[in-house]
Amino acid sequence: MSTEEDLIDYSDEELETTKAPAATNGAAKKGDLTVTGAKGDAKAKGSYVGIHATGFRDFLLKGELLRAITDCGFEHPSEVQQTCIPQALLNTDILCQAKSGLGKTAVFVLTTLHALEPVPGECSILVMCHTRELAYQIKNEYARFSKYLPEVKTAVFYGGTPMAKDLELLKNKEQYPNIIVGTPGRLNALVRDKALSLRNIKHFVLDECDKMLDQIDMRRDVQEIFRATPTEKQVMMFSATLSQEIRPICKKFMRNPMEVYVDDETKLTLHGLQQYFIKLGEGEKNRKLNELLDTLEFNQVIIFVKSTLRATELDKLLRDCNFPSIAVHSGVTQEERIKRYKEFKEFNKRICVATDVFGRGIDIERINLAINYDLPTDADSYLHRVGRAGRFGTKGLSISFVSGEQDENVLAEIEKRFDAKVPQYPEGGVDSSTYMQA
Ligand SMILES: Nc1ncnc2c1ncn2[C@@H]1O[C@H](COP(=O)(O)OP(=O)(O)OP(=O)(O)O)[C@@H](O)[C@H]1O
Repeated sequence: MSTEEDLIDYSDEELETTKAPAATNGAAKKGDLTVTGAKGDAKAKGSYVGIHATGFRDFLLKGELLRAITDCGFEHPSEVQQTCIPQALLNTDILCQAKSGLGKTAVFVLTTLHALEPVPGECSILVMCHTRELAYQIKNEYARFSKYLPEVKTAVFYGGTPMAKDLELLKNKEQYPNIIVGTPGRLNALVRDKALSLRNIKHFVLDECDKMLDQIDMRRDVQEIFRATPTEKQVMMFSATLSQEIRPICKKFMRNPMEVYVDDETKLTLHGLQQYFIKLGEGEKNRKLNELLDTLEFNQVIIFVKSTLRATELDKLLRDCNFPSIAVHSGVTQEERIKRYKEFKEFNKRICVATDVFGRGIDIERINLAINYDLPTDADSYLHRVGRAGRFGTKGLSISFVSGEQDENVLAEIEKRFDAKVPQYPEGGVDSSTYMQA
């Protein structure tokens, strides 16, 4: 058996897999989303298709959660929330694809908090994602929504920090988390060391699941962690991108899941986001970037580069030119990375140069400009990156530098995949009112 097969081959007792119903066969359309499966199949389908929730109240969530939702300024559930929250509350497994920035996080945060009956010293919710900053961000989302549930304890565990701190926290029964968010490497180390017991887990969530299961190392950790959890539990997975190849792998972890896909890939592009490219030579990038930052209006900008070295150098160059820039990549210490993430999130810095560590999931409300200084090597990464601008239906602008044949091929792939035209950036620039919120 190949290593690949070995990694995804669970015994039947452990996992009951289901075949994906064809999108046209028994699938229900809900706006941009195609929904199939779920417990009780046809009946369940009818029930969620028939739900026309207009407010969070219709989900009959705990009063404490509704108060927090109001405090967060959420008025209406987004399409993905309307589709998934009722089923998630029924404890159904969920495999969900929905566009960037439309509120997938709140689906699992709200529904797991609703189900949680915290027992001191027991962890029943486990959420994993692929980067440390995203884990930190999700932990803060739990904090935001559980503010009126003071007995709920949440912790975040990820690598690059002293493990002794995690061990100390886990030894303390008073502080023991009911909810754990983390990255798979550190979590697996804690489980292997028997510092963390997952035998009370009732909800198992993977955010950016395609990324997590695509990389063999990470998938191995996820699987080991999964094996340490009880068979009876709810499994939920989310991403803006779920290729046909990754879907069956995700479903190996699930039992009769409700599947929600954006099957028409053209619908993955964000309506409020204007996308352009600029063709130029490698040596012209710095001058062009300077010019754009000088002339364009923006609230916050994220600039993606392909390596830590390039991030460090570009950040230095921008700061030498007096731009309020910050760099986030794996070449800085973890403590410093989180500090910089906070500085950017809290609007103390307006320009962030980042590698793909910030390419997915990171939610910074004021980013309305995303620049690909280096174009990514695939269309999925592009989609996630530009999705950092124009969150939750707001307006945004993305500009991608295209330098050389490889970039041209990637751009062609992006246009084909999403059936979208990414035009050349206009000579005279773009009217700021078209990408800035009024
Ligand atoms: N119903 C809502 N009303 C208003 N704002 C919302 C609502 N749901 C989510 N948001 C906000 O929208 C933003 C994007 O949400 P979130 O980060 O969950 O998106 P996502 O679908 O996970 O995106 P990505 O695929 O990029 O990770 C967040 O700032 C969140 O607080």
